[in-house]
Amino acid sequence: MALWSRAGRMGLGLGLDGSVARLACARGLRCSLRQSRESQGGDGADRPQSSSGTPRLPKIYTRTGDQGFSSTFTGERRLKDDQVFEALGTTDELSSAIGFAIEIMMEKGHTFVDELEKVQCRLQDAGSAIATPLSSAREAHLKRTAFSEDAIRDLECWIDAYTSRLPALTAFILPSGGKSSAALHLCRAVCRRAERCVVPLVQAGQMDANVAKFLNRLSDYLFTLARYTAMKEGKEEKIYRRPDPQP
Ligand SMILES: Nc1ncnc2c1ncn2[C@@H]1O[C@H](COP(=O)(O)OP(=O)(O)OP(=O)(O)O)[C@@H](O)[C@H]1O
Repeated sequence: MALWSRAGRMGLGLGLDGSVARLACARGLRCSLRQSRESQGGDGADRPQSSSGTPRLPKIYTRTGDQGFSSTFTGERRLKDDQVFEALGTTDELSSAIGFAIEIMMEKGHTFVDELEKVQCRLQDAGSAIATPLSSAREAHLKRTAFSEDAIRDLECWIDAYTSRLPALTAFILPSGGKSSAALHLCRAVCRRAERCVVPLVQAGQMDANVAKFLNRLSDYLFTLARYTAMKEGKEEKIYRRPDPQP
């Protein structure tokens, strides 16, 4: 049960009531998630308590990860360089990059940041699935961390809508097109790395293939949105040019 709380502290989408917690949640929220879980009678192995029995203010750290091991949602202790944590960390990085892009885009008043916030929530769900290796998952774990195909369908719908408003692509474009667009290209590149981390887990039968499909579609969405954002802002997208032939 400690694992579940630990996944919560990491900000995975494993809220006590199954609700989504923010991936890049504030430390305070991480604490409150933990406090809330503890108050519901979870494993108290890492629960701080004073000698008088009065609960102390919860802390973000337990020091249990200091030896380089951490926990999956299913209760396994694994080295932190395990593929599961690599994938988990990369989806976290992706959500953080998207959060940064959102902040830049909000300065420009873009309305489609709502979609990006939904994507961040789905990445939280992806993190929950990643933290739940199928080999050690019980039915209850699977029920809680199933990754919905709806998230993939949403992305496809958004991609099609933006594509229909964009001029056809006739050349390779470089990550460019203003700050918002460039930030989205950076997110796209992180997304592709997250996909590379997740694919081996899917191939090994350790996780739901929908997460890999979601990341694959998400990089297309981020690419399309980057182009659309550049167009909306009237910023030029730089195109790839071959080097001039040597004389
Ligand atoms: N370096 C990491 N990269 C990606 N995921 C991690 C990493 N370390 C831990 N996790 C995941 O995030 C969850 C919460 O992280 P947390 O930092 O609390 O773990 P810890 O390092 O094991 O513990 P502590 O920080 O209390 O010593 C863990 O249960 C694990 O699933």
